[in-house]
Amino acid sequence: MDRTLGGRQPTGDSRPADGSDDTGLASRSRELEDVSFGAISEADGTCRVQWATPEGLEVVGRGVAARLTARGPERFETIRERAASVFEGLDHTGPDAARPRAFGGFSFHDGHESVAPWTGFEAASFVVPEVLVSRSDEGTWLTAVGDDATEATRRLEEWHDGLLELPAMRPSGTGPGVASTRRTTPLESWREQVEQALDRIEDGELTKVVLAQALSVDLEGPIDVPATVERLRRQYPNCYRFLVGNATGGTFFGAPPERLVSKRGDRVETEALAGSVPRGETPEEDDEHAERMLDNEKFRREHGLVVESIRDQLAPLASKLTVDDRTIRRLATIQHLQTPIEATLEADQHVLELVEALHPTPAVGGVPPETALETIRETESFDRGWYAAPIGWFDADGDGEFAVGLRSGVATDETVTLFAGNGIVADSDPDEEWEEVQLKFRPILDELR
Ligand SMILES: C=C(O[C@@H]1C=C(C(=O)O)C=C[C@H]1O)C(=O)O
Repeated sequence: MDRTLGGRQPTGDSRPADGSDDTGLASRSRELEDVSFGAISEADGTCRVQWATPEGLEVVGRGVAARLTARGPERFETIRERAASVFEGLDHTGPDAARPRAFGGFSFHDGHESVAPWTGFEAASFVVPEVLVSRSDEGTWLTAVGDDATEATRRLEEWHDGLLELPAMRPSGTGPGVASTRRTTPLESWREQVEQALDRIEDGELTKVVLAQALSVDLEGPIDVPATVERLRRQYPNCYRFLVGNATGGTFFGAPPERLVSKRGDRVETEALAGSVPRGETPEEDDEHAERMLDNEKFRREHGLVVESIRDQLAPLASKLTVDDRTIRRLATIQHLQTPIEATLEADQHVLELVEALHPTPAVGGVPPETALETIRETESFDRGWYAAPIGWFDADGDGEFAVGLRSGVATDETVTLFAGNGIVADSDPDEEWEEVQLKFRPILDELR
């Protein structure tokens, strides 16, 4: 099933501003016996990315064959234009599953600055790794990317030999231990923030806003992020898992339950995920919590706003749009309301155009969007960075998949900063919202202990 990926034609002059010529990548693939993704991610070398979906695709990437960065509100479009030039004329020999992809993400806000803990994270940054290992129902494949076929082939053989040296299994170990934690938003401040948001809601300026908190965790030892991500897989098998390392040693990672969008050809899948209650101690208690959410007017409204907004964004682009029934999404530590949404695109679109149209959904921003974003910027005393923003990949054809960067943290050696938030609507109770936010710290926090 060999195929050659044809790159899209760039729209206008899309050469990188630095004048470099990134065109003409070549990639070569070969099938592998199973390997340890953790060991590849751990192995010495530059820049690593890891991506796994609930459906079973897992990819780990090392090195940089091409890097794309951008800033500001135009960052989605800029990345798309630069990608067109990077992927133009791509010569790929290998199965579809092993094709080169660009991995990375965007900042939540347009005006992102790369300051601590987000040092090294640009407002938009993607890499096409030099080496990719992908595991899917098409098998496990090694792909090497280079400036031409000779380089790709040489790199493929080098890495193939190198992989044989790595351990086939790597223990995922235990957490590094938590020495201390610091909150950006103690309970008293949180109550004030939520009350202020409720005032705006009562004034009619705002219908919903998602407010978040950060929790900075000092560890007892250095964190092994690939091992942490591996442990997250066991607790949250039906979530995404990602890890994006930057050049200065920082790593953003997490296990988000929420798909922002996936696009293959003209098929688009997304979802509304909003509304949170705890898991119960018994199956009965679990159901009671879930039913409270299904029956409650506040939860219905809060969730409905997300469905409506996604529908409004996609409808003009779609020849068909299906909003499925609302269901309960049960995770190890929390339950959510979920509505799957599918669309068939009317015309060809790049997945980044869909990302731009959808981000931020009111599951992480609010309604109306501009007032909600302004409220978030004015209220939150920390930098969202890449938290709650699109994280994922796209390929030469403009297909790809993005999760919402939730249940996540940014790690630098012995500190991890975690982020979690919750939707505030009329009738929200600050103390209940506080409890729900604490549940959302748990996926990562539990793995650090
Ligand atoms: C904001 C977060 O989660 C989002 C907000 C939710 C809510 O308000 O109930 C539920 C799921 C996510 O869409 C987070 O995990 O930090």
